[in-house]
Amino acid sequence: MLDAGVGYECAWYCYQLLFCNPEVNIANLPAGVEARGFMFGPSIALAIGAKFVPLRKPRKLPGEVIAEAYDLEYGSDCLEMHVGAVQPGERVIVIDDLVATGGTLSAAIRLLERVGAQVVECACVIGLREVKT
Ligand SMILES: O=P(O)(O)OC[C@H]1O[C@H](OP(=O)(O)OP(=O)(O)O)[C@H](O)[C@@H]1O
Ligand SMILES: Nc1ncnc2[nH]cnc12
Repeated sequence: MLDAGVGYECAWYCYQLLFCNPEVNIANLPAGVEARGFMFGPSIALAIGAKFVPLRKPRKLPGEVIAEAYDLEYGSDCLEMHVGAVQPGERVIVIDDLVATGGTLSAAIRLLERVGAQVVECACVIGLREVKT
């Protein structure tokens, strides 16, 4: 998705789609999945006056991290989050561009719940119904 670039109208549509999700209103912390979750998450953070938590691919974050491995359609990967990025009880919305098997989102949820966060919603622009899980 978005590999060929994205126009203003498309970007605005995606933002509305994510931001008009009523669950955004009960979340106080957006967490975005690298890489394309970073295109949407920071806008939502700005809009609700929150910090943005990046969930990154391995060996990208400079500080101490916790990690969760997961399987995809075409291999396996791992997400990392800085220790202390999220406090217990914070209400998190996880943001990514696309859900296929759901492996990435599941790993993101596990990571956040390990530090006591409450994941209240996941928001993605595209769901691939044809992908077998
Ligand atoms: O539902 P799933 O089967 O887990 O797949 C969805 C994930 O796959 C894509 O990222 P990808 O892992 O290809 O990494 P990229 O950000 O480097 O493109 C996409 O941006 C999601 O994060
Ligand atoms: N089937 C798929 N098509 C495009 N992007 C993807 N990311 C993960 N699975 C994908």
